[in-house]
Amino acid sequence: MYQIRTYNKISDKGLSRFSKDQYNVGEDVGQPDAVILRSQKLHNEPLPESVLGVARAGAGVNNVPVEEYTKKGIVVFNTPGANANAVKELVLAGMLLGSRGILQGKDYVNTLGDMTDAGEMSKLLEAEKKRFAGSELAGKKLGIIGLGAIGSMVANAALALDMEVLGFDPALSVEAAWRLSSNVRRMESVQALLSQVDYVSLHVPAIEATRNLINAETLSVMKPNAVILNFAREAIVDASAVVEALNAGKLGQYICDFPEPCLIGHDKVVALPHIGASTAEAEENCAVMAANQLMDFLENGNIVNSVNFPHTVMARGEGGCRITFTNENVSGVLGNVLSVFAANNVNVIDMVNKSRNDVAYNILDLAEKPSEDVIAALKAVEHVISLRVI
Ligand SMILES: NC(=O)C1=CN([C@@H]2O[C@H](COP(=O)(O)OP(=O)(O)OC[C@H]3O[C@@H](n4cnc5c(N)ncnc54)[C@H](O)[C@@H]3O)[C@@H](O)[C@H]2O)C=CC1
Ligand SMILES: O=C(O)C(=O)COP(=O)(O)O
Repeated sequence: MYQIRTYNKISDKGLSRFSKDQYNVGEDVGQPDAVILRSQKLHNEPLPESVLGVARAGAGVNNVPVEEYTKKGIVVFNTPGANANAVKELVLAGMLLGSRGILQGKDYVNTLGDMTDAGEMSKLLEAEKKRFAGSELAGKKLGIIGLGAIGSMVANAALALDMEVLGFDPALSVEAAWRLSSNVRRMESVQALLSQVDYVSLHVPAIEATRNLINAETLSVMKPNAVILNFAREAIVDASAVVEALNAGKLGQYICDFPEPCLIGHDKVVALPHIGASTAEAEENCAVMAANQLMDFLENGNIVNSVNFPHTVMARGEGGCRITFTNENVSGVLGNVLSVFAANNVNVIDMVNKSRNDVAYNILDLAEKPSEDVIAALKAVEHVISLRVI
């Protein structure tokens, strides 16, 4: 029986992928082989030694200590693109909230609870509505920082709304580039983009390079009525610098999915409780993808959509036994492992060896299951971090 520990609200559609006769799944699972989670922060959470893999049902992995896990040989997965449409739709809603007096108009209407005469109400509303006039998105300039799964969807949707779209992403993948309309104007720097746009939407991961990407200095080049949309992460924006710019009339609005104390109640801020991916569809997509990836990893050793391990897949062949192992990415380890097999007359039928940064991962199909002594000898090979017999 494989043991899977869950954190957060993981869609049943995903969890039901784990068959009951092979998997024990739940929040209280004691010695988990794997963990499936959403935004639960694992940095200060002691992880049992038994864990082989951690699947983030979602995109951002800043809640997982990836580097530390890599050293222990723990594979971290995410679900690229599975919630991108949900975020795109909320960003569009955010832009509309920023362009029209929707929330202000609604709040005003709700103050009229004491009125009883519909005719009077109508007259009053027609007189007051000029306070809630806005402007259209069509023709405005939207800058997008980070053109991956979400950013490229936002870009294409904004073009369909007749906006002009400028993009900045120095590490754009070939796959993302294919998804992106050629009408997106490529910018060479964050500053160049910010200085031109009416709206800017952030879609970068929270990493050291993007910490406080929006700060007092970058804010200073923006148009005074510009709107910043942050549906990426709290750490990417210096919220106190944003509040200062809003108060000084140097920024129009801040619309985000990450409320902080200094933002609460500000009339130029719309802050939502991190609901970008909170749709039934996105929750299902993420959970199903995470569950499928974990099952393939636990049952076959295959690694798809990992953020710290190489993509490694080998079809199951005739072999009687599959071994997977992780080693430090230094020369000679695979040779030493194969020598152990040779010395013990174990026939290797098929194998794949891949590396990524400091780790290498290997899948080997053997004619038959090696003895416990051979397995112990394999585990003792210098630089082997972990080894599994499947
Ligand atoms: N509000 C919410 O509920 C959600 C928030 N997110 C956040 O959005 C982020 C992006 O998600 P996806 O688009 O799915 O990820 P993705 O990995 O497909 O795209 C990220 C893009 O950012 C680019 N990038 C990295 N560093 C950059 C930099 N310094 N400057 C400009 N571009 C840079 C990458 O090249 C990549 O194209 C996630 O990391 C997560 O933090 C994601 C899903 C839901
Ligand atoms: O996928 C992401 O990066 C998200 O931020 C979504 O977070 P959630 O799964 O809704 O807690």
